Amino acid sequence: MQDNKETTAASVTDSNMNIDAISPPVLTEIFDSFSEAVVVADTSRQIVYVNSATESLFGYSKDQLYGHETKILYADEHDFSEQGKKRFNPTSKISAETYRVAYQRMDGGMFLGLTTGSAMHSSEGALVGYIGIIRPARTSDQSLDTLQQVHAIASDVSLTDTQKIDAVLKVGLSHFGLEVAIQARIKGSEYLVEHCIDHYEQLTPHTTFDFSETYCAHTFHASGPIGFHFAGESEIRNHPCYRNFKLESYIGIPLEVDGKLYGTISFSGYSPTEPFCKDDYILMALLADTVSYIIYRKTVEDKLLELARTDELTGLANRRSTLERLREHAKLSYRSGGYLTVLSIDLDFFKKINDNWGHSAGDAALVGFADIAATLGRDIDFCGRMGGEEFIFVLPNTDSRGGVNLGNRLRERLAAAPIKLDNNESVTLSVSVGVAMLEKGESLESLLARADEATYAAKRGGRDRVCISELNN
Ligand SMILES: Nc1nc2c(ncn2[C@@H]2O[C@H](COP(=O)(O)OP(=O)(O)OP(=O)(O)O)[C@@H](O)[C@H]2O)c(=O)[nH]1
Repeated sequence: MQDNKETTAASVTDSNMNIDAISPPVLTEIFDSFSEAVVVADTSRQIVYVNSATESLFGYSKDQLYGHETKILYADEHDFSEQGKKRFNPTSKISAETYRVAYQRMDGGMFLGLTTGSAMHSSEGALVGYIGIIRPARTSDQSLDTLQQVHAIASDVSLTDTQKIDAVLKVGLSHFGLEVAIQARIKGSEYLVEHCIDHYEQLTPHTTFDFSETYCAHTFHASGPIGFHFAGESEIRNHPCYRNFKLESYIGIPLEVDGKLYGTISFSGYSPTEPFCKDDYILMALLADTVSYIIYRKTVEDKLLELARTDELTGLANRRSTLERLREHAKLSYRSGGYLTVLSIDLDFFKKINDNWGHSAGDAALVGFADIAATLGRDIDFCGRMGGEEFIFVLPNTDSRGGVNLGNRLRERLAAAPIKLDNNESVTLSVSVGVAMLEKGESLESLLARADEATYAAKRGGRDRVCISELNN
């Protein structure tokens, strides 16, 4: 995180500088990375320095401003002369003060600016010039505009959920004129950054923090938005969040998804800002509602997708998803030349279970088989149900010998652990297994057909056994 920057005009006055010492190169070094516009004028109020943020905010280039009176920036000449009487004159005793005034951009557009302005004095106390630090102030019009933007984002069907959340954070960030926006998930003591925008590009999604040391520790259990416009002068100045991150301005709100506390969204900056007002808190509530809804919808979609991929009875991957995953592994294998082995598994005499004890006993046997199969193999291996009492095991980076081993381990486990049926009977399952390893240039259809043929061979050979398929057999 960024070190705290002293942005008050008073700190400039304190540093005993005179107007010669604050030549544009020196000022550029100090102020060019500021996100606020910084304007320095000499004693006759002629501009001698502006930073890059001034160029972006007002639309003028530095050269177009240097040598002009600061009047060029004001929307109303009257304000220019009033400010001259109040603070930008040799007799003014005001050191640094924050006020709102209307400014005008080069293209004629006007905006309300929150300005911290003061006179600058040499170490001998002589007036050497004036400095103004300007950021756009928030207005009701702006809140309305922000709301319209959020609405447009939420209803834009071309955006993914991630793009929508990022866009909402961006809009909020620019509304508050701050530097860091975060949508976080909070689980126990972990604060996980799910989405973020950082003006300084230091923070990235997936970063975690100790929740108790974040600003959101004040927000997560709050009943609504919480704001600190000048943290260093607030009750949180001794909290680890302020010590660790030195963010002066912060506004955050808890996120509830499907009626449960989920995390927070927050906007923060390294400089103090104008006090947050009722409009800001209302806007935060609407931003939170929008983001919560996006997360909720994504969660539901993810669940539906999971359901569409899962076999309802056994909880294993269903046929479609098994084939999809197998196809992915085959692509990797084609590319890397790594092994890929498939086991085609068929339960033996399964019809008898249905015939003897009914369909629900058959179902219980299938579930019992799946529970055993799911515990076999490495993390990367997986078992899917292809239909009925047919399953396949996919073993990436494994040759056919490894496949035979797994098939025999499965047989041993089934033999050693009779499956309890729901009628208090138990049944010992056996399986016929066909093993086939993907050969160079072989299609998936051919691989699966060979595995099936090997299974039939196992059936023909007396069941409860593993047969291996060789391509040229
Ligand atoms: N309970 C239950 N039975 C199923 C399900 N899907 C398929 N079956 C039954 O599984 C049985 C498969 O029978 P067969 O193809 O003759 O195979 P088998 O009895 O295992 O005999 P072999 O494969 O030759 O050892 C049929 O009775 C199907 O109705 C299911 O989801 N639940």
